[in-house]
Amino acid sequence: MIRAQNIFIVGPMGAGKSTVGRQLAEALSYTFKDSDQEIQRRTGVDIPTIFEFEGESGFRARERQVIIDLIAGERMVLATGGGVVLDPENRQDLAARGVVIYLHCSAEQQHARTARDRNRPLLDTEEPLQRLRELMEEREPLYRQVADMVVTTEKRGTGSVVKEIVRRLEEGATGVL
Ligand SMILES: Nc1ncnc2c1ncn2[C@@H]1O[C@H](COP(=O)(O)OP(=O)(O)O)[C@@H](O)[C@H]1O
Ligand SMILES: O=C(O)C1=C[C@@H](OP(=O)(O)O)[C@@H](O)[C@H](O)C1
Ligand SMILES: [Mg+2]
Repeated sequence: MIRAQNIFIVGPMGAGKSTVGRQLAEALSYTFKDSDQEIQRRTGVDIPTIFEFEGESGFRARERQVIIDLIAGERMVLATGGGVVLDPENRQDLAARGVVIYLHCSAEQQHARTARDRNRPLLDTEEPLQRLRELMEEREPLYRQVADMVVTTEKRGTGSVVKEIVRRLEEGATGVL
């Protein structure tokens, strides 16, 4: 029996949270939400513009509010942004309201997948790969702290990642399916 649960996807930029999250929702017939999409919908501007006018702290405040509003849902796959775990209240809420899946991959793989995209202001630097490594060092323990399941997306397609997640949910390790 499928319980009324939520699935929250965390992990670094380029791990594939938004892409895998959408496909996973489709596979489970769950609603799909993406916190960055929701922030952009609410403000009517893109993420770089929010960072430009309100700084990272302004963005984090908006992200926090979106998490508060969205976690009340049911049967939802929520793809979060890579920095969601920085806020202890976000970590607490995600852990309490659903199954948290950490999509993991190397900084090199994150870099390869984000290099052509100008939509991530934290990577708008001379040394994006170095920045990704630093962010991973800071955040990896936080991803692991909240995760019920860790899945690698290193050198594999999204279809294979989604299949593994569905199989592991069905195996009952998390109690979702
Ligand atoms: N497993 C994968 N294999 C190849 N490309 C991927 C994979 N997962 C995501 N991508 C691509 O990498 C980019 C970043 O993916 P995205 O889902 O936006 O990551 P995130 O939301 O974690 O930052 C997108 O262009 C996406 O199509
Ligand atoms: O790692 C981060 O702090 C961020 C990740 C981005 O989302 P993705 O992880 O989906 O790229 C987006 O929320 C914002 O640019 C900040
Ligand atoms: Mg995303």
